[in-house]
Amino acid sequence: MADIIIKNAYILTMDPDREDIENGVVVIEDGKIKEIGKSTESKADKEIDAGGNVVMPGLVNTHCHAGMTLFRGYADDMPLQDWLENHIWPAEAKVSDEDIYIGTQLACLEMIRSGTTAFADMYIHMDKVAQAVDESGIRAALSYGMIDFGDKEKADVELEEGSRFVREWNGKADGRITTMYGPHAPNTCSRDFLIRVKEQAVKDNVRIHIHVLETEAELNYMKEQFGVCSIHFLKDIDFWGDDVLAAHCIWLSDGDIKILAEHGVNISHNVTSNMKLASGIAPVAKLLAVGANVSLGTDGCASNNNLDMFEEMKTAALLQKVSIMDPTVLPARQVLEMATVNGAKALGIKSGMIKEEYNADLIIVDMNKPHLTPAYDIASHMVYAANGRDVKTTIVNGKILMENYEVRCLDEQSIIEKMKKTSKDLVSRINS
Ligand SMILES: C[C@H]1O[C@@H](n2cnc3c(O)ncnc32)[C@H](O)[C@@H]1O
Ligand SMILES: [Zn+2]
Repeated sequence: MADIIIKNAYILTMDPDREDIENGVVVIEDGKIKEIGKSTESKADKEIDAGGNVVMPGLVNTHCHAGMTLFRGYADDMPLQDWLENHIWPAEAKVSDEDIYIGTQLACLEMIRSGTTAFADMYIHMDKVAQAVDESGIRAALSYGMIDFGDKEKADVELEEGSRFVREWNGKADGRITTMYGPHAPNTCSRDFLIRVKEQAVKDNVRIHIHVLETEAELNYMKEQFGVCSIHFLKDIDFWGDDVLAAHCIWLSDGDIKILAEHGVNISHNVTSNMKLASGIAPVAKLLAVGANVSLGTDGCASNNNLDMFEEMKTAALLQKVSIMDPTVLPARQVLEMATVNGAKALGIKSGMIKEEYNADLIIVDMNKPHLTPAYDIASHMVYAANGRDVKTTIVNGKILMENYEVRCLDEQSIIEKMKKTSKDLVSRINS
């Protein structure tokens, strides 16, 4: 007996070896996709009639700071350095475990509602992040954000905390939680620290999540300090590999692009955050053209200001087209691949496709909407016309987290009320 059968579905498989299936079925058992096709002999405890709607892999958000829902709209309209150093970091110094817990609960709720089934996170108070992820039912690759600023003692403390978190949480929540090391960036972490992080990550057999070349200021700083840009700097210490997830990657030369592709580095393109902080335009079309694995991420809610991966897909496509004045780059199918297949590859999880033996991480998108009518090309609609509020049902690891717009795993109203109260308390703490 299977657990769930979804019938009457338009299956957007995202599997390069399998075309979309109209009027198809998906059979789910033990957290995995057991069968897909036109029909099935299987029986299940639960049947979902998709009513002709789209069933597709859940979206994978490859760069987030989930707890930063706390700071949604808190410090807008300023450049990265001012934003981080004068607003975000002083505020983060005042947050408690409980603040991060509620912030992450709200992020999980927002992601489940808008069709994200897995995300990569780098933040602080990570035990509370992991607890919220565990309870919500979503999948995540979590890392503690480490910064040493060249201070040897701080480096020891940060690496110890990063390692403790990696060991304690890897594989928890029925395997939904994996862990990574999270050195913040090449201009906030020392050379020696980055070397130690890489060695430890290899030893622990986990991945690394880092910000790279987000600003021109970072590029200039690295050239002044080390005579090379961040990409060459990290190449020289043997940091690069397919175990690395590099966020932003905006200020790249053609040579840098080659290095990232040759080393199989996973890149997270964070288009909305890059636009809002006016950090720059990442050379995504060039990266894809040389075979780099480029995925999509929202970044935190203080620089986006939401976690809607549908918005991220559309914005990524449009910005790239206009920035190089070529409407043929980043066509809809490729953007969908970035948000699903490439994202899953970046996190090292067997998700991102509707395919036998893959994780049952999938969503149903409600097509019975004015802005999705008529529907000539489903992939086009998912990128250019749909938004997160069109997601009707979200399933992760074979468990239904939202059905017919009703979130089951989290108490939505209580989380919203708690965040309203928390944000007021937090502002008075920050100002005191
Ligand atoms: C983990 C730390 O990273 C900080 N952060 C959040 N967004 C960004 C960004 O776009 N660039 C660099 N650092 C960022 C976050 O506030 C944590 O302190
Ligand atoms: Zn970030």
